[in-house]
Amino acid sequence: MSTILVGVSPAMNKIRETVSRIARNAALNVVITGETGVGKEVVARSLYETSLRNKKEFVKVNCAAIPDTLLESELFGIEQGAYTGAHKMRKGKFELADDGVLFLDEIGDMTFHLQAKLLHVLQSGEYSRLGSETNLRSNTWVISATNHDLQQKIEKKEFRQDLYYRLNMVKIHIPPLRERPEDIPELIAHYTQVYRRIYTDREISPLNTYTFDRLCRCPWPGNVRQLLSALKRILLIGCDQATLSEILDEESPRINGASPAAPPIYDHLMGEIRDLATKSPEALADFSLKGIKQHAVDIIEREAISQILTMTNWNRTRASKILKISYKTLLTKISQLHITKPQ
Ligand SMILES: Nc1ncnc2c1ncn2[C@@H]1O[C@H](COP(=O)(O)OP(=O)(O)OP(=O)(O)O)[C@@H](O)[C@H]1O
Repeated sequence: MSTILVGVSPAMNKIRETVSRIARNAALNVVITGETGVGKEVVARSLYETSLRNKKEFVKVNCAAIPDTLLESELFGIEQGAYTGAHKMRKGKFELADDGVLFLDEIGDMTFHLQAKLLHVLQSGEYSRLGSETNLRSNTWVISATNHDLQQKIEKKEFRQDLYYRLNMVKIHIPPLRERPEDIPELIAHYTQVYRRIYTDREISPLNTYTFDRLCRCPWPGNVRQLLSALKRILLIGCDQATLSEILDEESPRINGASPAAPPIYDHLMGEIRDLATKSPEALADFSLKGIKQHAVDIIEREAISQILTMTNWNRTRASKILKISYKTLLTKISQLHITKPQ
C-alpha cells in the first residue's frame, strides 16, 4: 500500500512540495525533525516511494532501540569468522539498502563512537563488514529522523557537527499537530476509511458531531499517533460522551485539561507570526503581509463554515443562508478550503 501524506495545512502542503522536489534526484541526505508521532517515518517513506529508488529496499534502523555494540554490526554487517560464533557472513543495513534508502530513525541517540563510523562512510562512500578488510561501496540515500534538537546536542558536544552537515543537506521539519489543527478533520476522514477497509467484519458508524468536534479541538501532545489511537478505539467500540471523556483521559491526562471551547487557531496563527523574528532571510522569501492576512482569513472562514455545516448537519442550503453567502460561493469555499464532511 502506498504512503499517503494527509493534511491540508500550509506546513503539510510545503512538506509535500519538498518531498516531490528532492525525491527527483534522491541524492541529498535528509534529516526529518519533529515531536514523536508527527509523521517523520511517513514522510521518509513518501520520499522513498516518490523517488526512482523505490524499486530497491527501504531499510529502517532504530538507532535508539539497538545497543551500540550490536548497532555497528547491524549497520555494516559481519564477515564469516569475524569472531567466535560468527559462523555465517551477515550483510549490514548499508549493504541491504544499496541503491535504495537507509532510514536512520532516532539518529540523535546514536553514540559518539558510531557517529564517527557513520561519518567515515558518508565522507568516503566506503565501509567494510566487521572482521573484513574488503571495502564495499555504498550507494544509499540516507534519510534520518529525530525528535531531539540536534543543534542543542551539538552545542552540548553530544552530536558531531561534521556528521550533522553530512546528514542534514535538506531539513524537513514537521510541526506538532496542535500547530496545524486544520489537518485533524482530514486525518479523521482518511483513517475512518482505512479502518473501514481493515475491519470489514464490523460496521463502523460515522463519528457524531460532538465527538468529531472534541477530537478536532484536542491539543494531542502525542500528535497524529495519539489521535489515531483514540479514533480507532472510538470507531471500533462506539462511544457516548462519558466513554469519550474516558478515552481522552486515558490517551493523555493533559488532554483533559484542554477546554473544548478554546480553539487552538488563534495560538496557531500567533505562533506563526512570533516565529517570523527567528526565520532566516531565505525562509522569509515565502512570507508577505498579504499572504499571512489571507492565511488568517482562510483559517477563520474555514472554522466558521465548518461550525455552521456541523450545526446544519451539512445542509448546505441552510448553511449558506446562515452565512449570508450564495449556495455556489459556499460550494466553492468548501472545495477551496478543503472542508471535508465527517464520515
Ligand atoms: N501526515 C500524515 N498522513 C497520514 N498518516 C500520518 C501522517 N502523520 C502521521 N501519520 C500516522 O501517524 C502514525 C505515527 O506516524 P510516524 O510513525 O511516522 O511518526 P514519527 O514522527 O516517526 O514518530 P516517532 O518519533 O515516535 O518515531 C503512523 O500511523 C502514521 O501512519
